[in-house]
Amino acid sequence: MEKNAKIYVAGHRGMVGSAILRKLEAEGYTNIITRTSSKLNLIRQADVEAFFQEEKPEYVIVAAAKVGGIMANNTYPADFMYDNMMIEMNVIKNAYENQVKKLLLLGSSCIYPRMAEQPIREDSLLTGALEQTNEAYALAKISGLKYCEYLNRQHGTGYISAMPTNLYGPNDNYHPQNSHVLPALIRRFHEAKEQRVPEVVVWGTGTVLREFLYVDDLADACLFLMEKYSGNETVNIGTGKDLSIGDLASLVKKVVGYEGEIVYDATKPDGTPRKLLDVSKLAGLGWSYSTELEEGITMAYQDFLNSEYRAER
Ligand SMILES: NC(=O)C1=CN([C@@H]2O[C@H](COP(=O)(O)OP(=O)(O)OC[C@H]3O[C@@H](n4cnc5c(N)ncnc54)[C@H](OP(=O)(O)O)[C@@H]3O)[C@@H](O)[C@H]2O)C=CC1
Ligand SMILES: C[C@H]1O[C@H](OP(=O)(O)OP(=O)(O)OC[C@H]2O[C@@H](n3cnc4c(=O)[nH]c(N)nc43)[C@H](O)[C@@H]2O)[C@@H](O)[C@@H](O)C1=O
Repeated sequence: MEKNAKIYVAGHRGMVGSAILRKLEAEGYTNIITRTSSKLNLIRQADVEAFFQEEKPEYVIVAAAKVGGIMANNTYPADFMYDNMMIEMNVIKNAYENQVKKLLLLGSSCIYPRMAEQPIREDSLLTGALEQTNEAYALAKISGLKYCEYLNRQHGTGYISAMPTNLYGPNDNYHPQNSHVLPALIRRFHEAKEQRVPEVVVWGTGTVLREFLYVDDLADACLFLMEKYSGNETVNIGTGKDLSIGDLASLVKKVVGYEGEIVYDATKPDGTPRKLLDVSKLAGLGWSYSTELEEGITMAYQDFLNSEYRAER
């Protein structure tokens, strides 16, 4: 991408989109276009058509999506499927119709089968049943990545997709129920410390395993892929390391400086037992992460303290 190329970052106010924007600006890109959802609701087909015809971006990064943690995905599956399917189809279709040179669609590691062999390789896609708590979201994301692949096949476009592991960092969503585990625990441990609460509840059994990537590393990987990758198969983005939710809770407790007890609420869903990405494809292209988990959580906690609660968005 030339430094003055017109780049549309969809979802630029979100955690991922804002990190991509920071990275593009830091790298000297000067012609970035953005729209908030209130200005341009990407679910509305006619509005998306008009936007692309007017702006004619050359490159598109799709970080707009309806996003949430295990509880939000499990509670609002119809919304997760509809919003994400519509956003993806509208943006990708109009990118093609308006000769966008390259597009990157962000998906998620939850697209892979629940019981995929670990670490999860890209070619395990569609080889088994999905995790029930996020099936709707996963089906929408799979449709988006397949649509990119079909456009490439049918029309010779160069549209790619990336599947990040669980992300965290500045500008995260700290909603107590709808967020992901890391921001939820940062907030819960912080509030328990402030209010001198003796126990903090962690959902599920604490035994399931997850992998976490700091969002600025993800943004770096996205730009790397825009420059270096073309191909139909998706690309995993992660660290290649995971830990149990119990160990994660202990780490957040330490960073926040909470001194009480951790208790588990096994009535809450655990979700998939393990979701460790095989990142050898991306490593083979020459990229690896740089932020270790404790360092990343420390920076994320600082962001939380600076921003106070960005509760519901
Ligand atoms: N967070 C995570 O752990 C992970 C995220 N990802 C992927 O990264 C991408 C971004 O996630 P993340 O940044 O965390 O999510 P956020 O919820 O932080 O941001 C999503 C952004 O999407 C925009 N958006 C939502 N609905 C619409 C709409 N109808 N029209 C226009 N814009 C809309 C919002 O814009 P506005 O602010 O203007 O309303 C919002 O800023 C997603 O595709 C997600 O699947 C992948 C793996 C893990
Ligand atoms: C990124 C990814 O995010 C979701 O999948 P998930 O990996 O299950 O993400 P999660 O962060 O919500 O939970 C991880 C684990 O942590 C446990 N857990 C403990 N205590 C809290 C807690 O307080 N909040 C949350 N959310 N989880 C908690 C929780 O029970 C689970 O075992 C998908 O919807 C999926 O669509 C997706 O893409």
